Amino acid sequence: MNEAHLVLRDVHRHYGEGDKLVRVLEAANLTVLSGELVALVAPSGAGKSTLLHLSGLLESPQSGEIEIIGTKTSKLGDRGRTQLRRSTVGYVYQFHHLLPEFTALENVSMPQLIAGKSQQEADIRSLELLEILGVAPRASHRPAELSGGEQQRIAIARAAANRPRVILADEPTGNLDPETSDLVFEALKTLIKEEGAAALIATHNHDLARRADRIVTLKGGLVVDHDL
Ligand SMILES: Nc1ncnc2c1ncn2[C@@H]1O[C@H](COP(=O)(O)OP(=O)(O)OP(=O)(O)O)[C@@H](O)[C@H]1O
Repeated sequence: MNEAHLVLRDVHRHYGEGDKLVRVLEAANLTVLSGELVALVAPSGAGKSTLLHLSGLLESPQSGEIEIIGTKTSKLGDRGRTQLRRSTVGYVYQFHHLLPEFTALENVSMPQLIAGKSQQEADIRSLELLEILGVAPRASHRPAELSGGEQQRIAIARAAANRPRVILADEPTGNLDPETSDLVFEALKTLIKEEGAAALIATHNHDLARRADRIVTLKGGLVVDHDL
């Protein structure tokens, strides 16, 4: 049975107060299972980034519980949250943020070396990921020598390097043309299935969202299932 890797329970998040109060999430509930890819599609300003930041423990809710691989995070202090985030969450952004002076392989190995792996172990894992994502022939290229779709697949490999159980992506194909977006999304999907991570992907691209296992949206501060 697939386990719930990411669970949000009655999560409430607002910003500001008084006449500047912005209610973003009110009793938001969401469960993402191991090996499941959930697309989050909602209008600009609806709270997609907020939901991702909360899920990635970069922000805290005012109330409610966020559980990552069974660990309740509401009682954790800053250190506990940081530790849990580093060991369980991988983040993919719209811009790849790869280090320009390092090769694709080195970019993917770097977070593993920081986590204490040997160079050899890290490089084996990096090559495995580049293979899954279809960019192994680009291992020794620097980011400037890669296409946009290749750069983004390397960024996905880097996010997955330390085997996170939860992968969060904010518009990961936002900068790519439709054909390349398809390629990158499919590569991400293959990775999620192979590694059994749980993925929550915010996207404006309806065609891509339809390829996810499930689509959710934000309405009145709630997470609701969505058919496109
Ligand atoms: N730090 C903050 N302080 C005050 N308001 C905030 C803050 N962060 C977000 N907001 C507000 O919360 C709402 C949700 O923002 P969020 O960035 O989550 O939306 P989004 O759906 O990701 O939008 P987009 O698609 O445009 O990126 C917006 O109205 C935004 O102005």
